[in-house]
Amino acid sequence: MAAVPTLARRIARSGVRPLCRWPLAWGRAARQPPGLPLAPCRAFSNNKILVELDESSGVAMMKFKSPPVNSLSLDFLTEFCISLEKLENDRACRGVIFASAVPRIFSSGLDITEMSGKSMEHYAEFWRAVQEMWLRLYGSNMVTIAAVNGSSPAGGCLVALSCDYRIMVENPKFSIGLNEAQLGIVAPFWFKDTFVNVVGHRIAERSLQLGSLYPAPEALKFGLVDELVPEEKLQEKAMAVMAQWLALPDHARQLTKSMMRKAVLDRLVAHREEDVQNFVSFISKESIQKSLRMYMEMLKKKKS
Ligand SMILES: CC/C=C\C/C=C\CCCC/C=C/C(=O)SCCNC(=O)CCNC(=O)[C@H](O)C(C)(C)COP(=O)(O)OP(=O)(O)OC[C@H]1O[C@@H](n2cnc3c(N)ncnc32)[C@H](O)[C@@H]1OP(=O)(O)O
Repeated sequence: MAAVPTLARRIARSGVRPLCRWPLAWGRAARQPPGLPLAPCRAFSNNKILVELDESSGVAMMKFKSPPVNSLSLDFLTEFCISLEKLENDRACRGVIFASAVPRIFSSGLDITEMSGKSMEHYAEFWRAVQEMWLRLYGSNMVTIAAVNGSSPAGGCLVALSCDYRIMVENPKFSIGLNEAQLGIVAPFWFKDTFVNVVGHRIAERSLQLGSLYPAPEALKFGLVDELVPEEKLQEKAMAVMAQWLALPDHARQLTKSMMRKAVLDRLVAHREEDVQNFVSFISKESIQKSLRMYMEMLKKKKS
């Protein structure tokens, strides 16, 4: 199988549409003192992601808007990488807050339909996109905060784990965790490494083997999320935490972050193609395909 970096081509082909210069997402207008002109703000969107950068604070809001469940499809991952790269290269941006525009769901994780009934070439392209998303997010120089306003299983949890800080809505109906084992699949070593770096080895080992999903209050108890807030306070809290992190000099914070994460990032970079081949051979096994089909059927049945 050829090791073609097709995500790079997809990124080049894909357009990022500029929005208006004075967007209203996240209630900027409401925060602005009356009589003053709005602080400079830039926004852009694509089909699945909305971004608003407030130039005065250096903080961007990235909202996932891929209903019904913000699953991480190939298109979503491509658009995510494009948006993150734009912000990373923008000197006006120092921090990003990630949240969902879909009620009750932060992200349902990797799109299972991308891993089921497709060709080996497709699995390889999809997995490179998943790797790319994680390398960019975990390795970001910006301060990254996950404002987890809904359930966040598996790949959705990975997105949150890859950020510098996690704030979750206190609703016990919202759950988070790496539940891959419940689907009959296995979280790869770099999901595991990211998880271990947040919660420690013992909790990660038990949670991964059991494929545990934790209601928000449980997740707080062992540090899977850093704090809980009522839904209406989430934005305010995320902004306050961001301000705290941005009060430090960028170079000191960035070098420290890189020191803490480098070994884990380097491990995937060094074994990237091998990891793609492992994924493709694992996911294309008939027994694994059968597990995924059964899981999708179970999701559908749960509705009826
Ligand atoms: C040796 C190892 C080597 C290499 C590695 C090998 C393997 C690789 C491992 C890959 C790692 C995988 C990571 C993942 O992220 S897998 C995805 C895990 N996700 C889940 O388990 C979540 C499943 N979804 C849910 O639990 C619920 O949908 C959710 C999110 C709680 C929302 O519930 P609700 O609001 O009731 O909505 P519905 O369940 O009715 O869902 C609506 C609609 O969306 C479809 N859907 C849900 N989740 C996904 C998904 N992840 N991918 C694709 N589609 C999804 C669902 O089926 C419904 O569809 P419908 O057509 O019926 O409307």
